[in-house]
Amino acid sequence: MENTLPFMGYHGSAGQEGMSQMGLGMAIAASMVVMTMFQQFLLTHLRGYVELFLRKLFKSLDPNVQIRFGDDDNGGPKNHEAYAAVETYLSSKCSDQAPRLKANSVRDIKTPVLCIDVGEGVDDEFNGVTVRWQLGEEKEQGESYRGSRKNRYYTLTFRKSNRKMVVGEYLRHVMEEGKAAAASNRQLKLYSNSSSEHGSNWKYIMDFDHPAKFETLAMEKEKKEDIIDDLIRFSTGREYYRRIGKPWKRGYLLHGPPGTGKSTMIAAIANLLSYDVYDLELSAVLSNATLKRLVNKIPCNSILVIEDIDCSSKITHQRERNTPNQGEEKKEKILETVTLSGLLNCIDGLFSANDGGRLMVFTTNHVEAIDSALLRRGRMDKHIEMPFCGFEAFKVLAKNYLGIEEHDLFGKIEGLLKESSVTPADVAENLIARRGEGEDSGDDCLKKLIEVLEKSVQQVLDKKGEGKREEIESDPSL
Ligand SMILES: Nc1ncnc2c1ncn2[C@@H]1O[C@H](COP(=O)(O)OP(=O)(O)OP(=O)(O)O)[C@@H](O)[C@H]1O
Ligand SMILES: [Mg+2]
Repeated sequence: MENTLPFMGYHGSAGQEGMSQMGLGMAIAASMVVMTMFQQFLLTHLRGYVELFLRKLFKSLDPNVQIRFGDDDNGGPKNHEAYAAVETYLSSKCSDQAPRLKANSVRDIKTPVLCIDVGEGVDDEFNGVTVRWQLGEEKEQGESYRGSRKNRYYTLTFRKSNRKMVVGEYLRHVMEEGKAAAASNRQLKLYSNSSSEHGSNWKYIMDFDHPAKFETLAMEKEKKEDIIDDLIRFSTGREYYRRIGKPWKRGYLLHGPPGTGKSTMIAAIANLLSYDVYDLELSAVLSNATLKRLVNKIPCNSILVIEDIDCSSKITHQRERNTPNQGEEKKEKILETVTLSGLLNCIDGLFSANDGGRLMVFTTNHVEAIDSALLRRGRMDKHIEMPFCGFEAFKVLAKNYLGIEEHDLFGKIEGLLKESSVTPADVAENLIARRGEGEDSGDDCLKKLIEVLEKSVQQVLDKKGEGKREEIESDPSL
């Protein structure tokens, strides 16, 4: 023990010095650790603050504002809608500015959408303000089962001083123009219920590529302009219909003899508004309930067409059903009807949503045979008479078919058209020149037409004469 103590004592004094040195070392080491931690802290936390501060400082000095339009899935379909509208809007701008362009094929769009390449930009001017659009690309965060994906985005850059105008008016203009351009470039489709079982479902029939246009439709100029005006006001009337609290729908009735252009006008309307056509075959529908379901399935921005409404508004279907009766199979006849009231209900309760316009077009050869309940405004808002061919309509056809705007025979034709009852279809048929050997000239076609008109005038006179004779014969006082 004794030995141990001096030994320990000896070692004790030398150990004290060593201990103090050790303490110093430890203190230095600890301070170094603290310093390193502090440095780390500064680097990680403070650097963040410094960076943020600097970014804010630069931002406040930066005279520009940027808005990003991404095509990422996370933003949902609305995000994609805005991105697509921007892309279509820029398609026309970039074709004459960008050195490199990409052509994107988009589903249901007839011609490819041109867009700038990643990293490229395009300038646009609106109300005297210049803005710049740039296309960027970034890797999507995280890996999915499809591997890493790249998301594209457009960045809109503009001066801070123009913020109000750009965020308000300009972006509205971009969205509207982009959507309108996409709509007018859309491949139209024709649907019908006629080929589905019991007419109960809409079926895609074909792409709707009818060439009819209002410019080539034979009709008085003023009347045509009034119809176009009405259609445009309807199709752009979202706010108006919302304001007056009415569903965004409009009914047209086209009436007139066969061959006066009713079906042709429906095609011209579809092309003008870029609406799909839903051709409802009423005679194929077995019940009012089915009719209602069909009508309610029609999407916005489409036309519901019911042709020959006079023939199809009172239809009775008979079908046989097997019903077990005391062990025997007994045939029972069931009468199902699509009634006028069913149709009226459909029209009235129809299209309550305001997400887009729906147009209904009815046609008939016998307007006098249609129930007045169906004719009233609100159901059929605009009645358009498609008459026999007048001189103005003839001039449109002569220009379309023969490329003739003036001719010596026009005067004679004008007089004959006043007295005859020929349809634009009859006139068109006579203006189609025979091709090949012995090809018809414009003169030949007009002469051929004059013969047809003279015959028609004679028929009209004969009919009038017959009428008069019948009148005289049936009048006992004469
Ligand atoms: N107003 C018109 N303008 C231009 N072409 C017309 C006009 N009317 C008729 N036609 C020509 O006549 C053809 C028949 O016309 P359309 O099928 O549109 O007549 P419709 O009134 O629908 O007849 P229906 O009552 O028999 O159904 C068309 O393909 C078109 O070439
Ligand atoms: Mg027709």
